[in-house]
Amino acid sequence: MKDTMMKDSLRPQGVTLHTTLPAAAVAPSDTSVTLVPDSMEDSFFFRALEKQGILLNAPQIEAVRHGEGPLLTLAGAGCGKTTVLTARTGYLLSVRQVDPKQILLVTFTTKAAGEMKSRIAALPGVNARTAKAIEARTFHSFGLLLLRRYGQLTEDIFGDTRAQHGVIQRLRREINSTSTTPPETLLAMLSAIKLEGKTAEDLPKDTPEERDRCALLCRYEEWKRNYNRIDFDDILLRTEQLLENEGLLATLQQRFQYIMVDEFQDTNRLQYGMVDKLAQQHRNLMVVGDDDQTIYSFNGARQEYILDFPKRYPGTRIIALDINYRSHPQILGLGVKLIAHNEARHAKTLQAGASEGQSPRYLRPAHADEEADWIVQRLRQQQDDGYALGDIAILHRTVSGTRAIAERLLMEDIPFIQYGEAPVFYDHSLIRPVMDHLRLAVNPRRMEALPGVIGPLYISRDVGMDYIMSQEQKQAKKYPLIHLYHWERLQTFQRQQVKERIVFLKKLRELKPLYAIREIRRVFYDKFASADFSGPATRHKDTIRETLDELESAAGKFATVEEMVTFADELTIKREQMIELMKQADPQGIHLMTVHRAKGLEFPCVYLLGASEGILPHKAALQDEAPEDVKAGQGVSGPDPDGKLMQAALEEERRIAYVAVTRAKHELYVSSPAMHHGKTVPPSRFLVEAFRGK
Ligand SMILES: Nc1ncnc2c1ncn2[C@@H]1O[C@H](COP(=O)(O)OP(=O)(O)OP(=O)(O)O)[C@@H](O)[C@H]1O
Repeated sequence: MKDTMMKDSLRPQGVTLHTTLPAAAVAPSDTSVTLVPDSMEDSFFFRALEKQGILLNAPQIEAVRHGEGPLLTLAGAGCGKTTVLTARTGYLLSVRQVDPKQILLVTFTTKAAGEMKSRIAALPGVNARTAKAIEARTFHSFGLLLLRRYGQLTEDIFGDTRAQHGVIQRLRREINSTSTTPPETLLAMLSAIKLEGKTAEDLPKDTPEERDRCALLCRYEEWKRNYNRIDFDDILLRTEQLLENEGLLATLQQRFQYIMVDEFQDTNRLQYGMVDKLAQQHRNLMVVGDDDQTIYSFNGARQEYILDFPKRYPGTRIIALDINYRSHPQILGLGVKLIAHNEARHAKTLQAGASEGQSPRYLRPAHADEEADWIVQRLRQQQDDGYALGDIAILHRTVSGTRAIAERLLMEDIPFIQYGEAPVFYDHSLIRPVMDHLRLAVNPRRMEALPGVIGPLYISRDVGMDYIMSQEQKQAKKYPLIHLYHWERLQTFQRQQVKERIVFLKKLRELKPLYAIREIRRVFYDKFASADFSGPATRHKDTIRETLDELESAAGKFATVEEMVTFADELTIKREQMIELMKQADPQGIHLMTVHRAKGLEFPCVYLLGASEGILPHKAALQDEAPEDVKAGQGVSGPDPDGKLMQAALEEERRIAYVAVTRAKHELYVSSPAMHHGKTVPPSRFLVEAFRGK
């Protein structure tokens, strides 16, 4: 591997050399060891925790000891919210002798709910059976549990976004809808109105376009009913209705005497409503959260719920946790200074529990490929130094941001675990149809690539493939696609398209890959995905465009289409081999994930990729006008009033950056590529601002 000359530095580009490095103050170190003497009745619990290395500080102890009544635990990143929540559960069980069946713990992801359970099981005085008796669930899974146990749930869950979009498009044709609103905007509108407690029929109907949208979404809701499907919003709505049964509600209130909610800053109206109802009588509701970590507002999360909790629950005890035990003062300092630039937040002064450590390092690679080269080189050194790969996370803002790094990791045989999307960029669902065109251009008989070309012809993939394969049995063709031309089921225009497609595939082969991709985008890809599209933006369109732009960036390094296809195929094989190897030998892998997925997690070493303007903050937050689906999700139509949505979008991006840097314990590398999709981009404003102070 070539030795990259790029050097990391102590300040991002644009910050002068004499600027002081951000660093948080180091906290005093009073802990349960001195705060809870042996003479106290509950000291046995704290002694046992201490043996496990959990030395709680004064406000943490206060929260753990909290008995009855509402409690709001507000805390900064890494200040022990989850630790306190699990320790309080342990305290209720072993000191207050509460029946585990009376405890309900709610959080946002299945992973977090599982982790909470295992952390509780490891606490003093808690055995596996007790831990199992506690309900620790996500809101949706708790809703489903209630619906299955006390309601009538016969439907299947319909949660796949692509499938939802497909149904919307089909229904649009079916009812001859003239609405041009993209599916993602329609679904965001539907979700927003349902979260308000209304239905599709309540959507505005003042203009022909609005009436059309309303008709389409009502038809969509009807389709779900007819096909026995419910989506995630429906689960919460149905639970809300179920809880209107006063007898049942009283039973559940009696059953769940202690309710605790983690990541409370991310609750939406229905989720909040669920726990609020259950806690109405006893008011034993403990919520923990950090308003600086609200990064799911597109799902209806509202910071106001955490900010206004004491108004809803008068007499709320408020405990602030302000000592961060996760990160070194230098890493925490960056997070603290960065987030201070947000307006909509509770001001906090976080201190570091850990002593001095290494300052974050900043990189300014020319582009994502150089960024990946540098990181891989550094990873090699870390491996030599005995670093476990499982202790390292590579975080990125968007899914397309992993293309270069995943490629390098695969080429260098460095094991990694990728969360969410297809492991190889070229196999990504949005990219696949383009790659399949290239594959067929190189080898027209690549049968597995044919479906990717059939879909955009408006022919059912499965039926089309069955037809081609049956005809191939009779007579194999150099271009198997040609069979469709002779298929009597197709209309004349479709047959014509088949012919044109074959001519097109032949032409592609002769082009440089970059131009071949541009041609595919120009000619075939949905018009909103092309680079020059200028209609209303939505996040979904942005993602498609961004992903295809990334493919163009990747294509620049290949001389021929064949070379690019061979490389992509090689990566797929390598990834399969790596997954197989990891299954057999169980070697630890680096965690490669979006910042959203890293929420609530921590790693000794974090690499944050793409900390440049347009990536983080994402360019969707830098436009003059908020994307259509974001507006719809916030229940806003027409122009963004006073640019408030854009301001809110930018603050959410800053929170994403804050969540990213505060995942790191000991080492943090922040990289700001200078070029992104052919444009020069400065380092993220969030970094530069952090050095300026506020
Ligand atoms: N009193 C303490 N003494 C030592 N370590 C602690 C203490 N409290 C928490 N920790 C450790 O600090 C780290 C962060 O704690 P935890 O994950 O509970 O924080 P959090 O507030 O939920 O974080 P975030 O919201 O950023 O995900 C963990 O490694 C935890 O074990």
